[in-house]
Amino acid sequence: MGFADEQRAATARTWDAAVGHRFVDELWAGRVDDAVLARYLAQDALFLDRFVALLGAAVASADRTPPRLAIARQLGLVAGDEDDYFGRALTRLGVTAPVDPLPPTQGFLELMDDARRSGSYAEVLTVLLVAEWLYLDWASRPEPSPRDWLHAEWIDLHRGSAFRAWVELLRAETDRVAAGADDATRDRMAAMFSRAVDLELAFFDAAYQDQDQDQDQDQDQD
Ligand SMILES: Cc1ncc(CO)c(N)n1
Repeated sequence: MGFADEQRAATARTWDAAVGHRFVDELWAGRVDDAVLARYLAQDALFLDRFVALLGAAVASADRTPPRLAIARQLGLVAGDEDDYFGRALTRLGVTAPVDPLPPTQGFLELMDDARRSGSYAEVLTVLLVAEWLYLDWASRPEPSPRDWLHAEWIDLHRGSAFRAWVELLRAETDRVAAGADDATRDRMAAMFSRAVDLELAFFDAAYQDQDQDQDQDQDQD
């Protein structure tokens, strides 16, 4: 078993909870509440900005030309097609102003900053791998697509043969780099992997935590 599969197995409980999350069920069924999707996508827009920076760090730190070019091509898709989806989705959902990061988003921004600033291809790859592989996993259900483009396109951005090949490249690169790394680097990679999986689950949970509710209740008591 390679490093990636080992880490995936070690985090299976949390990984599977994220992949089987209520948000994913509702998205596939086309029944996710607009307020939930708006909260999720507004947070993910913050995630996306730092994710593009992290992809840039991977382009810069890759030790071989073929993966550097593959990562650069994917960076173009995220900054292109995916950003286009965000523009249309947030407009339709009425999210006009940027939001403050909720705790799981803040955690992700810090994790991505840590990986990027380390300048270590091994650490950068590990965070990219979890983000993309876990999304491929939930987006590859053998179910009919939801009818609304708002739901269907968010699934389609994370499945299909090209996206699968991209995740395969990240996995092969992570395994290759881990195999050649010293113990301390491998330990840091393992810690980042599990931190990222925890954050993915918390990120879905946060979409259901209505931030205004506590405030409303306080006001009701006045
Ligand atoms: C939180 C989160 N994780 C992963 C992805 C896909 O890389 C995403 N768009 N958002």
